[in-house]
Parts: sequence; structure tokens; C-alpha cells
Amino acid sequence: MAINFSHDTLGQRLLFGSGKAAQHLAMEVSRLGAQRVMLIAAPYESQIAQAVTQQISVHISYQDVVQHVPIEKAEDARRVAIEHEIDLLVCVGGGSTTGLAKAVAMTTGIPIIAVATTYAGSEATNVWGLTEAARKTTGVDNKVLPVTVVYDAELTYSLPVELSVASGLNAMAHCIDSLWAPRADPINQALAAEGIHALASGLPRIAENPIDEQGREEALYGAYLSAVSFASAGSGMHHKICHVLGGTYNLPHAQTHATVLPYVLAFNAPFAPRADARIAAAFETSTGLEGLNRLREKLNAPQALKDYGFNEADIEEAVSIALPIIPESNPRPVTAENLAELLHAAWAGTKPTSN
Ligand SMILES: NC(=O)C1=CN([C@@H]2O[C@H](COP(=O)(O)OP(=O)(O)OC[C@H]3O[C@@H](n4cnc5c(N)ncnc54)[C@H](O)[C@@H]3O)[C@@H](O)[C@H]2O)C=CC1
Ligand SMILES: O=C(O)/C=C\C(=O)CC(=O)O
Repeated sequence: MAINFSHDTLGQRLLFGSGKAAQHLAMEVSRLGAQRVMLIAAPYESQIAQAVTQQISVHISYQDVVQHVPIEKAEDARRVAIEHEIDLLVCVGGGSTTGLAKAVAMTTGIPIIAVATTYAGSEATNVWGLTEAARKTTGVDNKVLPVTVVYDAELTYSLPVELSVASGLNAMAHCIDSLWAPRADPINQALAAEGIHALASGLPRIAENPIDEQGREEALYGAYLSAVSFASAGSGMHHKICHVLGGTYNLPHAQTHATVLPYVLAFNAPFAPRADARIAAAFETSTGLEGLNRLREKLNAPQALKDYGFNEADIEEAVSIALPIIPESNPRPVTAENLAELLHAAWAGTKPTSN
């Protein structure tokens, strides 16, 4: 078969090493010649942030982080950065913290160093997200891509197992959705497949022992691959559904991804045999869904959207918001009926099966 595609690779430095975050961060701050650092870290992440920034000088610390980046929070952080003439943003935390740093970078152009402490992967994408009037908007802008990412598995030891599992499955969703997303190509598909493999290996080790260094390192490695493939391939059907659930109904991000993913895989797999074969190979199972379901059982993964605050009565509205934004690249035609059926199943937590 002829090989014919175009692919953009984003430029970013990655420093990966357990126990080395403080040293790596100091090295990067000095390399960039930054004088006025704004540290962004949520209250839960402040202990980690304190340890990681001990070798650098922080001009101001900012903690007002809210998931899905409400516009008024973004505007306040931008104001603070401008008032303090900040020349470098250092964010230490999960996707919400990185998301706030990105919102500041988007309008000010201030560079970011991201020290990631979950598996959301925002640190490795040029995708921003903002929520205004109960609608989440996402966009792409290279200004928001952190110049450097620092990964240190030890910083993730404190992430509770339940959140590690949900966040790891958010990364898994980046990989799986990338296989049929609008800009899917052989390069991002290869990264996605390796990401699935790494996450499937690392996450069960974490569920068994949250301070398992190998498991934590594999999960971070998988998260990075997942984010690079997602940034390159774009948002597929799965991400569009989850953005509506997160932005409009304020559902928790990682748990929502973890719950919806098997339903989207079950929905698309019969219409995407090559993607399914790739997912199955990465899981070393006979179908992708078998691999994902087995992993989810091992991890005791989130099961039903009703457990995370989604109301059955909101399904119709969610369908009407999500349907127009589902990409045409989706392998299976999506209708109001089959999307409502998918959301009903995800709401109730019935076993995801292909038909
Ligand atoms: N722009 C992009 O490419 C992406 C953006 N996102 C965005 O990221 C947000 C979700 O990020 P998540 O990381 O799932 O959640 P999060 O950043 O909201 O973190 C969840 C909770 O875990 C705590 N936490 C983080 N790291 C910890 C650690 N090591 N130990 C103990 N507690 C820790 C946080 O303080 C928070 O309370 C959403 O707003 C989502 O839209 C997610 C993926 C990609
Ligand atoms: O849904 C995801 O995991 C990926 C992208 C976003 O969440 C976009 C954002 O809101 O920053």
C-alpha cells in the first residue's frame, strides 16, 4: 500500500528521571535565563511544588486552580502575571494546573516549564481548554506548548490509586482516540500503540503498589506518548463527548474519560478493523475491547457516569451539544440515536460490547 501523509512534530524538551525533578527544573530555568518566575500549583500540589522548586527563585506563587479552567480564573492569573512582569511560568501539578499556565501563556506569550504529576498529558500538547458560560472550548496554539517537560516518577507516588487509574485511562483514551482522530497518521498511530502498551504494563503495577517505581515510570512514559499522539492526531469522537460532559455538566475529567472510553471503543471497533487490530496487538489480546475490559477489571476502573454526577435526564441535551462537533473522520457514522444509546450505556455502566 502506498504511504502518503503529512505530519508535524512539535518542538519540546523532555527531561525524565526519578528523583531528579528539582535538579532538572533548576537546569532549565537557568538555561532559559528566567528572572521572574510565577509558580502555579494547586493547594494539593503545593508540597510537591515546594520540594521541586527548592533550587530556583520563585517571584510569586499562584494557587487558584480550578478544573476545566473557568475563564474568570484564567483572566485573574493573566492579570497577576502581567502585574508582576513574569518571564517564566513554572507549573507543578496535574492537567488543571498546566491548563491554567496555558491560559496565561496563550495571551501573554510567557513560556512554560511543566512539571507533571498526573497522567493527563496536557504538558505535551499545544491544546488549550477554557470554560465559559458552561461551554468548554478547546483550541490549538503553539504558544501554550510548554518549552520543557519534567517527569519524575517520585512526584506521582502521592497520587491516590483511584486517581492514578482514572488519569492513566485518560492517557489510554488519548492513545485509542488518536487512532481514528481527524489527523491520524502512521507516526502518531505508532506512538499511540506504544503508549497503550506502556500504560497497560504500568497501571496494574501502580494499582498493586502506588510506590512501584517501574509502574510509575511506565505510566509517565505512556502518558507522554499518549499526549504527543493526541496533539498530533487531534480530538476524536471520545474527546468531543468528554469535553461536553466536563464543560457543561462539570464531571471530573479523568473519571469521565475512564468511564466513556470502552463504550467508544465498542462503538467504533467493528468499523475500524485496522485500529482495533493495533489496539489488540498492544494489549496482546484478540480484540481491543477484550484488552481494555481486562485491564479495567484489574484496575477496578470507574464504571458509570451516574457515579460521577451525570443525570440521565441530561443525555438528550448532551447529545445535541456533542453531535455537531464529532469529527467526520469517525469510522462509524454517528446519529442522535446511537449516540444517545452510547451515553445511556455509559451512564448506567452496562457492560460495553460491540454490535
Ligand atoms: N490541554 C490538554 O492537552 C489536556 C488538558 N487536560 C485538562 O486537564 C484537566 C484534568 O487534569 P487531571 O490531571 O486529570 O486532574 P487535576 O489536575 O484536576 O488533578 C486532580 C487532583 O489531583 C491532585 N493531584 C495532582 N497531582 C497529584 C499528586 N502527584 N499527588 C496528589 N495529588 C495530586 C490535584 O491537586 C487535584 O486535586 C482538565 O481540565 C482537562 O481538560 C487533560 C488532558 C489533556
Ligand atoms: O480531553 C482531554 O483529555 C484532552 C484535552 C483537553 O482536555 C483540553 C483542555 O480542556 O485543556
